[in-house]
Amino acid sequence: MTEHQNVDPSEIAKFESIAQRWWDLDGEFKPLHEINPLRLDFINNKCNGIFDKKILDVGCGGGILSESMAKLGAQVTGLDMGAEPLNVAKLHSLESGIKLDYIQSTAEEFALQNSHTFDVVTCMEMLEHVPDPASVICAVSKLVKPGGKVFFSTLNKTLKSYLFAIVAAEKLLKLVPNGTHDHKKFIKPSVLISWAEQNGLKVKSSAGLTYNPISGQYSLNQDVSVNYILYFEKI
Ligand SMILES: C[S@@+](CC[C@H](N)C(=O)[O-])C[C@H]1O[C@@H](n2cnc3c(N)ncnc32)[C@H](O)[C@@H]1O
Repeated sequence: MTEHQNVDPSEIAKFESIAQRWWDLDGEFKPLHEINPLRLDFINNKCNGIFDKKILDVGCGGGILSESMAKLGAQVTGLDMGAEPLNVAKLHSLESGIKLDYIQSTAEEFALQNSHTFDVVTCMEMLEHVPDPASVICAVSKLVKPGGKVFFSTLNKTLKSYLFAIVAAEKLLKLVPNGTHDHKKFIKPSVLISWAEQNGLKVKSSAGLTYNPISGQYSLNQDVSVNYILYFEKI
């Protein structure tokens, strides 16, 4: 890893250390498994179906979203900087018999050779783990074709997101490991939109992903105060 890369080695190490449990439905990645059908539906609807679309999944981890998109017939490439999450993703796709490619790279490096290549780029729950999220957004904008679609999801910087995503999810309910998130790295939708628009991405719609601690269920709605998805089109 060279110094100028937009990578936080301690973040990569955090995901490497628990990668073996990526597909354990009751493990540390349970929230990602539970939100996956909701975000997959959102992406599929906004794209009028993803069958045969060329999709890049930036920060794909163990492949929960990547594999589910490939299952719907998309031609998916997953990118991550963690070797272990990628090994787990590759093994899981072999077990499932689903064909997709996994590559160890940053979005910035990959954009040097693959500009305007993808119909759709997804980047979910990753921006809050990099030193310079605006640089990832700039690279994503280079990777998508003109007229193509881009989806980012991350955590909003609000008092409620501190209480839900850190105090409740990490400390009280232990839904994710302690230290998974740093509130300073959460991003307001207005800030993400302004970075995206500076890079030729026009915002089309948003959705909130909320957790109900009583029912233990996630839902997709208009409440973007904790976790949200933004959908853009490349001008
Ligand atoms: C919370 S996981 C999200 C996984 C997946 N996107 C999902 O939502 O199911 C964040 C992932 O981002 C990866 N990551 C962190 N920094 C990265 C970087 N600079 N380039 C590529 N991947 C990165 C980590 O290795 C980890 O797998």
